[in-house]
Amino acid sequence: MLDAVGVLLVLMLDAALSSLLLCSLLLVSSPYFIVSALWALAAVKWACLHVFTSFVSDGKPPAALHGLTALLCLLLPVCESGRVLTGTSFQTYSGPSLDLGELLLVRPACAALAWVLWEGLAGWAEPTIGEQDTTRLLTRVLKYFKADAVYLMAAFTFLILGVVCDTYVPWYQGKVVDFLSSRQLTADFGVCIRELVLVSLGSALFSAGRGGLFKCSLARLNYRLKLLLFHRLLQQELHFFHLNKPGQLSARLHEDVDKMGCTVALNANAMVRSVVKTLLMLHVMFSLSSELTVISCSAMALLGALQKTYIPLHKELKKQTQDCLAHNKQLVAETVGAIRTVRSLGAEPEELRHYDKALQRTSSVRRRAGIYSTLYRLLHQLIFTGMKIVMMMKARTLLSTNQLSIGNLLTFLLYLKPLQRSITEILQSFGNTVATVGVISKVFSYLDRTPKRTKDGLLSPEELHGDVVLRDVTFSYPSAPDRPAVKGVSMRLRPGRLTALVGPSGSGKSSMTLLLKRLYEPEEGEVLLDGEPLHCYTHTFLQEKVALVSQNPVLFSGSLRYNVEYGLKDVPFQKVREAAEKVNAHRLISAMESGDNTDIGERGEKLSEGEKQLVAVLRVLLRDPKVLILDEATSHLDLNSQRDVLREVLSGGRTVLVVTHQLHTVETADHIVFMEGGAVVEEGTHAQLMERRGRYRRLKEEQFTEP
Ligand SMILES: Nc1ncnc2c1ncn2[C@@H]1O[C@H](COP(=O)(O)OP(=O)(O)OP(=O)(O)O)[C@@H](O)[C@H]1O
Repeated sequence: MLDAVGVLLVLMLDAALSSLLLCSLLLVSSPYFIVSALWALAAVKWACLHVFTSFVSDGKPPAALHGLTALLCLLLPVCESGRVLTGTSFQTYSGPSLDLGELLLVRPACAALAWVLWEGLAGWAEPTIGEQDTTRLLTRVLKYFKADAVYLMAAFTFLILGVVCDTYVPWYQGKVVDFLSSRQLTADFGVCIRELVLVSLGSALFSAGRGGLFKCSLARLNYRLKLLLFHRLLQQELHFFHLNKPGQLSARLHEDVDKMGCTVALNANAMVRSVVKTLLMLHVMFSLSSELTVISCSAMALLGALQKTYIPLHKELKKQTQDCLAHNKQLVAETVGAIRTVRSLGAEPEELRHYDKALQRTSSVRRRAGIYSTLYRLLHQLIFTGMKIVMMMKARTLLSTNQLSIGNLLTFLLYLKPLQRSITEILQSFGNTVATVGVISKVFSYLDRTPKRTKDGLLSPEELHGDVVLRDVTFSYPSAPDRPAVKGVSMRLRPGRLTALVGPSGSGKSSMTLLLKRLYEPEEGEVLLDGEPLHCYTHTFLQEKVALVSQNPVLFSGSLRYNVEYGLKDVPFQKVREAAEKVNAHRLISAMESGDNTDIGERGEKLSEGEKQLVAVLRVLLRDPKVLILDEATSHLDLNSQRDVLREVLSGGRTVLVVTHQLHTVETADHIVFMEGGAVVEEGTHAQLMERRGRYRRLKEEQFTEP
């Protein structure tokens, strides 16, 4: 209600102010003064209307009233400036025209232009917080291009030159047509042809140069950013990797970094090119015919508005389609991958139902996308055809009054399609840039992330005994902060001795091994190595001297030897063979000796579980660690191999901790630590614990497997 009354009041006030101000124009005679006065009067009028709208709406005028006041104020100066700038009626210009055609055709077009101008100005004047963020992020992306500044400068120079040449091709083509239609092939015709060839060549050369340079700098940026991001990711604490799934991180590293580079190298490139080209084309078109330009501009504004509405809708539906397709793919992969389970549980009809539902969702999204696309094309075509009809009618008048030549009309028509393409490109590149802001901020959030772990120290002693002490260690996983996995544990691992860590599932044994390897850090208490906290040692030293082998070791695709020597440089094969002989890995030795470079498959799928464990043990033994932790690392080996491995790992006075459920290992251990509920409940030798008749003895039957 307030809006309707407000609009009415504003219109009445505008009419009063306009008549008053226009009367004062009668005192001015020069065209320049008239136009300047129109702009000045528009400013005065805008101030009055602004105060008035604020007054009638209690200081909070609705956005629609802002638009209306802007339109009312800018309409006349924009329209009259256009008339004066075209120069056709400059000499005779004596102020605003009352011509009916102009009032019905030109004024509405100028109204649309004035509104667009106001929206642009208002948007510039008051950037929102989101826009400030966008600007900051985009500026930061630009900083990453610093190393390629020369390439980029050259690329942008080529871009401008290419656009200028490109814009003038139709201009010269029109001139050639004019020469041909006049049938007077004078020397000027030759000059004109030469210039046409020159601009065409320039356009081709500069465009090719621009494309190459942008692609080159984009490739360099991608390389730098990916390396930097991967480096940052590798530094993060383990919890970060629990929170962010591998697929997510990989997508960030590859797709998102690519998109980020494209923002500058492709979107900015397209944006600058299209803006320059649009301005140049408008300039040329205006000089050919101001009337036809105004008609095409109004149609373009309508097409722009249509596209602005359709593009986000189209993108959203495209994203939904892609999500649906990815989901369908995953569904099929999961079902086929687990076909044994699906068949044995008779779940085929259930899986078929799931897939049917997923397919229906996909086709519904596609149907909607199809309807919107058809509607968009229809409206687009209608606007374009309407514009052509109005233009042709106007062109007939202009041709009959000799205000326009055939060549100029042809040139004008040649500019129409590129103009429309340029405007579409501006909207698209703007939309793409805004769409990538989310992606960019995510990439930056990873680049800026400081790992939540104590900084590595500088200790790297020549000699290490391997005396490990845990003092009142408490630890909970960041994802379950209220449920400590290890509670106030104190124990000592002595050099040359085998300590067995036993207990029921979920008692905190593996968590202890992760703390000893410093993959996590205790919340309370400390882990000391030769009297110094683990974080005081350098990262490399600690990784060399303290080794962990888990029950399901991770192997990489590649040859057997590659996996055994993983992370080591130039290991003599003799050393590998000796280590393998000691742990009875004869099959592995012969495979490596025969130069068998066959891939062991993804995650070593072509090896048996026992062979995988042997590779993992060998890999660690080659590093000759001082402290060795085996977390059920030999559970898949036969008894003899298990004994061989234990004998070998204990040689050389190593400190060894084994997490095990095997009775024979427990019986040979020098010391046994029995854990339950994250705490140490009993400790001693096997004989001592059996004598005590405590939890260990009671649970022995359930806990340990006989050989
Ligand atoms: N990544 C994790 N996030 C949250 N909680 C975890 C995580 N890993 C383990 N836990 C929890 O910590 C507790 C101790 O787990 P841990 O793996 O150390 O037990 P475990 O004694 O090694 O068991 P098992 O013998 O079955 O390997 C369990 O309650 C487990 O649910």
